[in-house]
Amino acid sequence: MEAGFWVAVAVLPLAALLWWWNDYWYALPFLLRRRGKLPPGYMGLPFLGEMPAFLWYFKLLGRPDDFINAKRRKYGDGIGLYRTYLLGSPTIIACTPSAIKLVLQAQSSFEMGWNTVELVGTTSLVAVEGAAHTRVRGLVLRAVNQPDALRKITLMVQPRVTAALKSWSHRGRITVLKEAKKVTLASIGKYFASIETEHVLDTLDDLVKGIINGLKSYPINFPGTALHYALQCRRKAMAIFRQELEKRKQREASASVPKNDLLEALMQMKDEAGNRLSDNEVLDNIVTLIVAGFTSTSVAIMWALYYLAKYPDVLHKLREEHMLISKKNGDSVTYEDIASCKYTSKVVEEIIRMANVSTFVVRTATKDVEYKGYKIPKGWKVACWLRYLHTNPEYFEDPLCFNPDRWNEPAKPGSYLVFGGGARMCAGNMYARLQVSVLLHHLILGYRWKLVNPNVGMSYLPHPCPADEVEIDITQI
Ligand code: HEM
Repeated sequence: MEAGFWVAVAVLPLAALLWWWNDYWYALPFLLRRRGKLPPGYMGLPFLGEMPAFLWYFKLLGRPDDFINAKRRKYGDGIGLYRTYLLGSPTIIACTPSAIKLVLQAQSSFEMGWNTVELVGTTSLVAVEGAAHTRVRGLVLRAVNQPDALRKITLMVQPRVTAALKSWSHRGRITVLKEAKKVTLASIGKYFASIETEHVLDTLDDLVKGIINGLKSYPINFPGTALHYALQCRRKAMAIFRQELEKRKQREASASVPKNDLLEALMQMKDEAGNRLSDNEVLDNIVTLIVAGFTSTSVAIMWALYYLAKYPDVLHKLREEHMLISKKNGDSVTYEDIASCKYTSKVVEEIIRMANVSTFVVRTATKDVEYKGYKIPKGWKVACWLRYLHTNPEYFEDPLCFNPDRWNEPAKPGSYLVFGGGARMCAGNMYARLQVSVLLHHLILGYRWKLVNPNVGMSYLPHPCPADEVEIDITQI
């Protein structure tokens, strides 16, 4: 008994020290130096911070929204900021439209602050800041996200989409996420660099997976870590596109016909001062666009098949709309056809809202920032919790219900940020919407499908996904 007492006396303070380690280490010095009041919260264990709680809610319980709801219950709604420690850094979580707006729009106070900038490419648009970002972003948007590019993309992706759908129905039973990744990569490979060879696409698939894992990993770089492997993957992906780029230069020298793809477009484009992108800028941005666009679009396609199988009335209305444009054009659709489908655009928006591909986006504070009496300290990360907006009944009525008609009215200001916001809003948002819509057009007119496991559970990491990755039986109509 006495021994037990003394063990408790020794262990309890140690446990308390560990339990609040990050608060003592990061929050206490901030308060002692009278730099201001920190948002409420708990920063967790040394090194791990609140990662165990995050995994508890996202992975074990399968109730991702309770990660934030638990904070709301404990600390109140307050100003929508909570302090924590995630992914190896002291972090402020921002979860109301006004707090998120502050972070995404005040570029001089918040920057990307990548832990390992080589992994996203030092000259890519996601890595550069200020005027350099505006310049590269302008060129990239022209090349992938504006009507001229979208017209070209619509035509280029269709043969890949129709071939993929045919092969799905030949096999009868498929896993949609796996197949959506293949068709998305085939479309990206073709439009980005005229790559059609299957083994090159398979290699790219593996390399992109490696890079994405590295982006989500702890920032520790030595052999055996995810980050180390990811950096190798990035170098290999760059090498594939460098080879293509060199071929283009030789072709340019021999004045033969240029290819009509993104690589060529980025090589030729000039900024306002008349300057072209350097070779490295072209390559960094191509790889970045693939990493940013590949999984996100594939996941959206997967959810499209899932929700349309679950909501036959929506599918019926969609079919009626697409039969009208199909009668006009036969097999192929144009960008203008797709843009004219008003109901489709609501369905696609609702699919992307429900998909919640990006739980949060991250910035780093470049100075101490005051917000409603609280401080966001310089050097801390800020996680803008986008998912919280899209699953919150305050902003979306019955938020977990799939209801394309909610888009008869626009979303409340600042509450719909699936593509982020401010100067770094997704540079491929129209591309993604288009890719999903084109696939839907050919799918709903030519095929019927049903879910093999309609009541399967959900997993939420690395992104929300039915546990069977949407297994379907599909046949041609
Ligand atoms: C449903 C599909 C997609 C979703 C949900 C999505 C989501 C997002 C979000 C939330 C951001 C903001 C990141 C931040 O603020 O840190 C972003 C940025 C970005 N996205 Fe997407 N994205 C999608 C598809 C695509 C596609 C298809 C491409 C390329 C073809 C793309 C390229 C980019 C790029 C380059 C940025 C960085 C922009 C910048 O820093 O200026 N995305 N995306």
